[in-house]
Amino acid sequence: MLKLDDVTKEFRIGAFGGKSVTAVRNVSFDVVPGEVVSLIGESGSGKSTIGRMILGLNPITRGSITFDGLPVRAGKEYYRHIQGIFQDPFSSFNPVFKADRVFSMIKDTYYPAVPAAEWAERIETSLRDVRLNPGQVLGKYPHQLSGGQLQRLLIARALLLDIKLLVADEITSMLDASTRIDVLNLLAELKARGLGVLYITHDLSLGNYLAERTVVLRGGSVAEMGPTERVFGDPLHPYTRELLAAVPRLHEAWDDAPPSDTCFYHRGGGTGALYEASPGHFVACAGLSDC
Ligand SMILES: Nc1ncnc2c1ncn2[C@@H]1O[C@H](COP(=O)(O)OP(=O)(O)OP(=O)(O)O)[C@@H](O)[C@H]1O
Repeated sequence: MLKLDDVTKEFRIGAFGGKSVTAVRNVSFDVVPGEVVSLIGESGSGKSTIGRMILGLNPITRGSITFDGLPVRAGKEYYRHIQGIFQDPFSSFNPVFKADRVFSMIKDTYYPAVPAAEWAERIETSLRDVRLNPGQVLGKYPHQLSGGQLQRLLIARALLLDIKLLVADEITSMLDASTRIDVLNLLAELKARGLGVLYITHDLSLGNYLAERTVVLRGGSVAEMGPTERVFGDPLHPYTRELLAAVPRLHEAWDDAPPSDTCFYHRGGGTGALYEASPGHFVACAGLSDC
């Protein structure tokens, strides 16, 4: 369904764009229907940039991203199948419009011919699917709704489309613990119905809760990826081990001082090539002193 192939993103920076920063480097992974893949890494590791490239919000510098075999193409038909939801639900709503406006915009853009009564029924179904009571949310302004209700509204809006992939970027980080679990359980239900989810988070425990597969990013490159139980249960890259051992320190920079063990996974002159340690479980050269 979604496939990233050797994707690199460079941003031009500096007064005249004369310098560049590589935010994402040679990243490849896929997401299949009915699967949650979590993209984990500390702040600045390139997670959101990957999400934005998938959503067509940032152009790709090199490599390719395809969805059902076709390249990313920002536009109406693409967004019928792929939707993004972000950390701050309040920023996704215009404060002067009532919440139901998000649904009327979907109708105007995608379903202008659907009769009003049928549309109202579809909205009701999608709200009930995300466990929202239509009477309690429609007709309200964003500031009259909680962050959890707004995130659910955005998911309900996505469900009105023929959505196949949800890019969820830190969607629970502004929610309290119980609402967070509710939203995660909702994603798990959607997954069971065949939706693919790219779950972007810096929180390892949340990724572990949901995802079949985990991709660990470090400095824009994949450090390790594979089935979640193997990445969490048998982490191979020192960075993954560091993350798992230091969950409360996730936002601190990783200590680049090489550990004393040797880099077993060095391949191809430290080019970032991944070594398949066991079926589906990949690990990068750790960049240790003997590489
Ligand atoms: N528009 C931009 N112009 C220049 N550099 C950028 C731009 N967007 C992101 N970057 C840089 O790219 C790198 C990756 O940023 P990104 O936002 O993808 O990280 P992240 O892992 O999502 O971080 P966080 O968890 O803090 O959101 C960072 O070094 C960031 O400063």
